[in-house]
Amino acid sequence: MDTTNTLIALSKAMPKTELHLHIEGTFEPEQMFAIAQRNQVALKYDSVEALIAAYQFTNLQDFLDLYYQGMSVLLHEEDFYDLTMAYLTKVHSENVVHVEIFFDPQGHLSRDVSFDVQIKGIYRALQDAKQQWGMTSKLIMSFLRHLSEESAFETLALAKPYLKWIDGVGLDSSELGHPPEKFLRVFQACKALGLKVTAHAGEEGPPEYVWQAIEDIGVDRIDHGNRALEDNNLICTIQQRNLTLTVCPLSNLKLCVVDDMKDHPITRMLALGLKATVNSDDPAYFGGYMNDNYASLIQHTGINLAQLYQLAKNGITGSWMTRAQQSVHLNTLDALFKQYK
Ligand SMILES: Nc1ncnc2[nH]cnc12
Ligand SMILES: [Zn+2]
Repeated sequence: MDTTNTLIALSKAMPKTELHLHIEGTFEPEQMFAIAQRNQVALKYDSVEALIAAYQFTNLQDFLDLYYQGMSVLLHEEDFYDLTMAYLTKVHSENVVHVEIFFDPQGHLSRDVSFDVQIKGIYRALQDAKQQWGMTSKLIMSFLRHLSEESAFETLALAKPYLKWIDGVGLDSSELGHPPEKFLRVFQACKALGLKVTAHAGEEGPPEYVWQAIEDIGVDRIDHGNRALEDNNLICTIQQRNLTLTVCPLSNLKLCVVDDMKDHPITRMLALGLKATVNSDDPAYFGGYMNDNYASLIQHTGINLAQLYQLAKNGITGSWMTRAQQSVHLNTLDALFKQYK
């Protein structure tokens, strides 16, 4: 086997975590049509093929427009369960051992789908995955940044009865024009409740937004962070605080954040000692789950064995698992890589 194939085989076999995943972005067209039919909801496209043909994005907003349309067929607890279970089943088959999942409550509340319906379906699937496969998880409630801070506060109020099921909060949707500082007070309130905090920053937005996420919001990690590389002081700050970056290679390619996978900045992030991880973001829309993201990096950026190990290790240590849980997976990872040294 040549090196590329060996590394791809290893990336498939190694225990992986997924730290940046929008559950609504795992909605495969076939399942979307099936649930649409079950719920008697009309979709804008008349076939799976026509829908897939529309997955041509030039930027984040192009994608978000389709993403919100797609999720509009989710109405009942069973729909959220089925969506989540399909994703967990898929990544379990890829040796993903731990997931930290975003959901976008406001994307459903706007259609009168209650917070209870959403979270009960998602949480039950997470529990079933734990019971069936020992897969562990964290649930992250994400605020839509194109909406107001007041709307985020209303969402937080709805989440209060379920705080024992929610591990952290995030910030997603249209980045440009919606800086993290817009949500300063709501994130403070979330922290006071003991929630972890993360935010999408530097996907399309400037380094200034990453600064705000770190300095003003005090995030525990950064989702994407690509554009942080434009600012040397910011790079130093991320290094010094050992902040994890949840990088999403295929997403970056599909949304034109990078022009070519061979130029993906993840190798530079690693060279700078930044704690980069590999994640799939919205795999049903971007052409691949965890293994595809690793395979694409291996094929196009030429990452080597040591870099592959570092990425997998970062995924474990950058997660919100306990140290004890992390060390179980680190031991498995080490044992696997030892065979290749
Ligand atoms: N990549 C992404 N960036 C911002 N918001 C999102 N919501 C779902 N995927 C997203
Ligand atoms: Zn994302």
